[in-house]
Amino acid sequence: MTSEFWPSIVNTEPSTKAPSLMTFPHYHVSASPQCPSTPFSNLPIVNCVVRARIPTTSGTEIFLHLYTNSMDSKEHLAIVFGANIRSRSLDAPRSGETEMDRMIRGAYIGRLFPGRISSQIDPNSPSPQDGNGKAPLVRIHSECYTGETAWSARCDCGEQLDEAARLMALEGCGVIVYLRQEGRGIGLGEKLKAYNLQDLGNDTVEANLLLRHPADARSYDIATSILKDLNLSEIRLLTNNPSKIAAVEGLHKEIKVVAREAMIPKMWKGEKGVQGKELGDYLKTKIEKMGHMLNLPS
Ligand SMILES: Nc1nc2c(ncn2[C@@H]2O[C@H](COP(=O)(O)OP(=O)(O)OP(=O)(O)O)[C@@H](O)[C@H]2O)c(=O)[nH]1
Repeated sequence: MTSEFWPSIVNTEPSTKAPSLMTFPHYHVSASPQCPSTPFSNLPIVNCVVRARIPTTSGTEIFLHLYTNSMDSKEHLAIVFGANIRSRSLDAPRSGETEMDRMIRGAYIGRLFPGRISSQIDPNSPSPQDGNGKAPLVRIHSECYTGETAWSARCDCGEQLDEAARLMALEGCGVIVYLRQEGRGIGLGEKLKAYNLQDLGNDTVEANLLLRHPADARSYDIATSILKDLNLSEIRLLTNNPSKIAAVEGLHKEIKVVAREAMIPKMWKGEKGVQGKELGDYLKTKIEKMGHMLNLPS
């Protein structure tokens, strides 16, 4: 993720002075049974197993939440901007755990600092920022090794991830749900075969179908459950994909998309961004065959 242009929202230094880990007192917290996060629907149950603060290269701090779930064995993620968005499954007390256990798995309030002994009280923490009154920005992002790590200009996935992060950093609030469904759910190996079929003259949809995969094999149930776990019921969704909006809202409208924010490719806005013939073909197919809510530049 390139992020030189994200604004810096949080930049506070932790205080120091610590008893050593060896002498750390283990306070026990009371345990209560953990509620399934989705009691009225068939959505998967998700569990945030660990959360950690990540200072980023832009200066913005994010909180990375790692989830397990009842549907698959992948480690899906929520990248959280802002201190007000908290995971219910992470914060729920666990049987027999100590205050140290809670801090190690990230279930603390405020900031960690050497010598901190309670997950609950942190008088040195800055108070959480007030929201801006709007529903939080959310991006549901599907993994794209080629676009995010291997500098591919066949798609704009890396650019979209950066742009979502930039907007959320600006607002000081937001969530990128990062789903491990590479290649629209067909996996990296199959996506690479699809690229070869594209070089042989097929578009992205045809290439998937020739490989006997659906045009789009993704599901957003886990994203819906993660957003519920993060206590979000109304969101502004960053997407051009109509199926994504319907899917993330869930069968019982567990999440309400109160606004859609378009993701316009940077080069179409006259900015420096990913470009090339392959990207042009990829976007054209999204618009013409997958109903994406974007207008091709004239
Ligand atoms: N099968 C296949 N997958 C691709 C191709 N290009 C990109 N992808 C995958 O498409 C996914 C990215 O889709 P998203 O960024 O969620 O975009 P979207 O659903 O098209 O809609 P937006 O929210 O509008 O961006 C990632 O999993 C990529 O790996 C391709 O040519 N073939």
